[in-house]
Amino acid sequence: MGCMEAVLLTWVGKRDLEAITCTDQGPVLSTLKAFQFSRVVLLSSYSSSELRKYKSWLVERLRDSAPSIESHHEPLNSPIDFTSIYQVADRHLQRLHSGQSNLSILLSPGTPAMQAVWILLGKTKYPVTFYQSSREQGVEQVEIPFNIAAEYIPSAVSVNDQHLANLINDQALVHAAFDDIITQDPNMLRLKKQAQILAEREVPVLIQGETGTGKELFARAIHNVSRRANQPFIALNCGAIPPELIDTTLFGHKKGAFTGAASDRAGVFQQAHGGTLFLDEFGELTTAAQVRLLRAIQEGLVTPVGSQKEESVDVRIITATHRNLIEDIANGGFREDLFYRVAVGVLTLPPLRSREGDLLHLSETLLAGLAKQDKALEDKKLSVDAKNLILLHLWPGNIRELRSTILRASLWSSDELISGEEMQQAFFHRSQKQDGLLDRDVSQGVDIQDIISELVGHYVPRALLASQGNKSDAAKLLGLKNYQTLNNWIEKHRVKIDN
Ligand SMILES: Nc1ncnc2c1ncn2[C@@H]1O[C@H](COP(=O)(O)OP(=O)(O)OP(=O)(O)O)[C@@H](O)[C@H]1O
Repeated sequence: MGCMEAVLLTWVGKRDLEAITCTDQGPVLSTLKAFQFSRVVLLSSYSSSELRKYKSWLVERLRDSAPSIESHHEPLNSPIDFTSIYQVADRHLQRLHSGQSNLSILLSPGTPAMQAVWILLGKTKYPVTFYQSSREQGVEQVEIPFNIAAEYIPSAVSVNDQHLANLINDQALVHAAFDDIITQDPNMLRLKKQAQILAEREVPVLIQGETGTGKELFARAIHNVSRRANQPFIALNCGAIPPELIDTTLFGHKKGAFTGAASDRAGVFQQAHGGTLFLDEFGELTTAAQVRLLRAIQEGLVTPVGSQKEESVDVRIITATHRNLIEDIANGGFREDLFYRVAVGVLTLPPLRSREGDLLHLSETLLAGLAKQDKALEDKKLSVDAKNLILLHLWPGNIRELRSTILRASLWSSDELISGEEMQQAFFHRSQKQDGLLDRDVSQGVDIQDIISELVGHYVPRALLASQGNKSDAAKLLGLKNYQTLNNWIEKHRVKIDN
């Protein structure tokens, strides 16, 4: 049986070299202590002698458990030059990538440009496992909630992009356009960086996430960082257009094209010309609209209703959806070709309830923001009880719901400190019936008997339908002893049966 070789590939960073003379052991040594690899490949743009010194220090530190270590001095035009980093990284990955090895990359050492290139290559041409190491979190394997289609690699690492290289350096990690997106969650921080990389690359971006998770906020920030920042940003909610108005909304119309068309009107494609078109609730488009949209995106040509002439448009498309489009594709509700056209860069925004540390941080920032707008709210603070309630709530409406709840609570609170009771009153009390049986918010109180009755009311009529009304057969289908047991259930849970 062939044994897979575990290979770790990494740049050597400043913190690694400094580890020789200080107590912090640096990302490379920490990773080699935490995980077992049989072979380690070190890349470095520092001088050969520094690299040699580092390698012997590493071997000495690891002693008997040292894997085989090879090091390569790779001079770069600059540590933030995308093209030369890409070439070096690609060459090594190609060489090391084989059926015989399990390839891993340590992301932490090196510049953000180096990390970006690892992600581009490791998510496309060469499937690898990513690791990262930080003083706070230690060493861990990372899942990157981000995908980029391989066909975009050449343009994504195109030469001469000095602007991007300047932007992505240690000082200006994330552009100020992303400052409005308040977060401390490591996943979200990573998404902000990735969004910035995508922004610069001009690739189409699909943003997925529940309602109120900040999809539009991301779309605007991406536009504001892009080369199109001074051109229009046009947002369209695809779910809100009546089907008969799709064409004129997207592509415009000519005067007299139909009753009521009193003058020429530009569609969103023409309005966004030179800039960005943000298509929100993208998954709601009808199949017919999807076909026309695909053509416009593919060819950059649109024909206004009532016109014979095609017009050429230059727009960058950013789409957003709360749906799982891959599932929609599987059941025929969404066109696969259109999906792959727009889902080049994919950002999946996590719901608020799974963002680490964000609930209280955001609550306080939002409260401070309200105070700035309204003097009456100036010194409001959250009591411990109010904070605990915030932490318990599931926030199905995410940041939008949090913001309005905080606003209501602060308006209602009689003194500086917002009490638990005032917080409780500010929550939306939604009918929980719409939520899935397993998704209800226990902190709002649930009736477990009702839930059981709902379940029984769901399956019993179906079983009767399947058994053509024969109660003994239906009981069998439901795993019940006999028709009497079934009758008892029907009575107890007041199951409605159509006769
Ligand atoms: N991380 C954040 N920091 C501060 N404000 C945020 C953040 N995320 C979202 N918001 C605010 O929450 C509200 C909802 O955000 P946004 O409209 O971007 O969400 P969305 O995902 O596009 O929602 P929908 O799917 O319902 O259209 C906005 O007022 C936005 O400014």
